[in-house]
Amino acid sequence: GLGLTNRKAENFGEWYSEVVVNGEMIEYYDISGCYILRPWSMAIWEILQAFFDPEIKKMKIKNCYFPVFVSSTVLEKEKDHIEGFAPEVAWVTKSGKSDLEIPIAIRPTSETVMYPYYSKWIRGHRDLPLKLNQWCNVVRWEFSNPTPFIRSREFLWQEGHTAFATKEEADTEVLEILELYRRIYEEYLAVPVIKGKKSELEKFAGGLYTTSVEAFIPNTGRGIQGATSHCLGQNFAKMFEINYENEKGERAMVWQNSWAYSTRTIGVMVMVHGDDKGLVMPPKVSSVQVIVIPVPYKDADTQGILDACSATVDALLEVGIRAESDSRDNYSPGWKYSQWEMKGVPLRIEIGPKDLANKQVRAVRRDSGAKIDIANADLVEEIKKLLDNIQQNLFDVAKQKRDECIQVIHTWEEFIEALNQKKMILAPWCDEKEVEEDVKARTKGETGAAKTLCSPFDQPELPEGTVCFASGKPAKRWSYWGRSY
Ligand SMILES: O=C1CCCN[C@@H]1CCCn1cnc2cc(F)c(F)cc2c1=O
Ligand SMILES: [Mg+2]
Repeated sequence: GLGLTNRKAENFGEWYSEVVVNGEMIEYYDISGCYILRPWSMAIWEILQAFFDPEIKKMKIKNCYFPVFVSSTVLEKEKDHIEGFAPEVAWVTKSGKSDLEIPIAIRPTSETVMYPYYSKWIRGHRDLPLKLNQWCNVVRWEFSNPTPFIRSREFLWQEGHTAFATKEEADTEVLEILELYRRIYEEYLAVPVIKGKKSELEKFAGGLYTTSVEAFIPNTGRGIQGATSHCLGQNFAKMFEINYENEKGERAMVWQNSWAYSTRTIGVMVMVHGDDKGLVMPPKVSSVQVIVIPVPYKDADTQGILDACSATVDALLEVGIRAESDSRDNYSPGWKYSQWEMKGVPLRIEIGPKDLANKQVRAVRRDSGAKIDIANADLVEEIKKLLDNIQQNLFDVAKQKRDECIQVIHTWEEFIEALNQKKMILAPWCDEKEVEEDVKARTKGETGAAKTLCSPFDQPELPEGTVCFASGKPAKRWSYWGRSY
């Protein structure tokens, strides 16, 4: 029968796997760590892309497409760049029965694919800024527990790769892109995130600095990196000789950024909003926003009810609301209610004989379960308001829950206590790499070590004399800490 066998609060991992499958987002695949994205989740990816792509086009960023294959000579051009990542690289070693001369890697990210051509294309200052993006898949043969959307061996993302004449231009773009990522989470997925800077230990080692939007999953007490925007400095320009003749005729290296969000966004949304009846879809990203269900009663005017359903759908489609009717005659209304609740459709409209007679419909909210009778004359306006209200309510509830998980601490004892209470910890920190390494070592356990999530741009007051919770040295900044995905 329908319904979940796992409860979100009891066994989160199993609940999550069940919800993404029963909600028809994911089908498990016969290769571990790989998943089928079914239309219900692919539609979310397309809606996010339909927001993000025009926004980067406004920033004069152009889409392109580079090959998925990277020769080993190119990939391993810079030992230190990928040494830590080598185990994750997937290789093509044969074609048919014969071995390939040179093994070919499948891109885990595209710096080494793209930058030799940046070096070729960027000659003079008029070639700058060069701003490209690609929508593609990447492969990383991860070994830690694979999780649909959150950690898979292949995923979809966009990767932006830009090159500028000055650091100022690069710094500005890093934050413009980060704001788009915040909007993806907060305005579309209704998930609150924190903007901040990654620590030296957690940043992209090949870059100069990393910024990110950090989400938090209250049920597991784990932070999760939502998206990332790096300033690469001139590190890759040096590695790949991406330089140009500047306006003074001197040889100068470019300043670069790279930034990405991926299908991980969908998993975060499911984890934050889902409940024990299944998915809960924010209206803005739901491919069906309103499902209209006929509730025939014995010999009552069934055709009249079906006509009212299609009229209701048409009126909503007319104003751009994504509505469908479920007039299948082989399922009961009750069965349909639970199916569409499992898929998380934000609003259900029921039309029975009484509704028909009263020229009204009954709307039921997925987020609160509230039932609202709406006169046909007010249908479009009321449904628009309800959808906006559901979108806002999902964000407000998620933000309130996330804020309840935030714990400000000052001492090691308080830190450990908060960690055990699955909190997102805000602590004064000396910002020394060795100290972060020490905290990781001291908190290692079966549920994973604590690490910095980010140092928020929005810094609370740091009174003179405040000391680091872990080292006792003078604190330099506030940082969020926690276990993470
Ligand atoms: O995170 C981004 C934004 C989009 C472009 N790339 C950057 C940095 C990616 C960091 N990274 C992340 N994972 C990797 C996995 C690998 F197998 C590998 F060879 C390299 C990498 C790797 O460089
Ligand atoms: Mg990784």
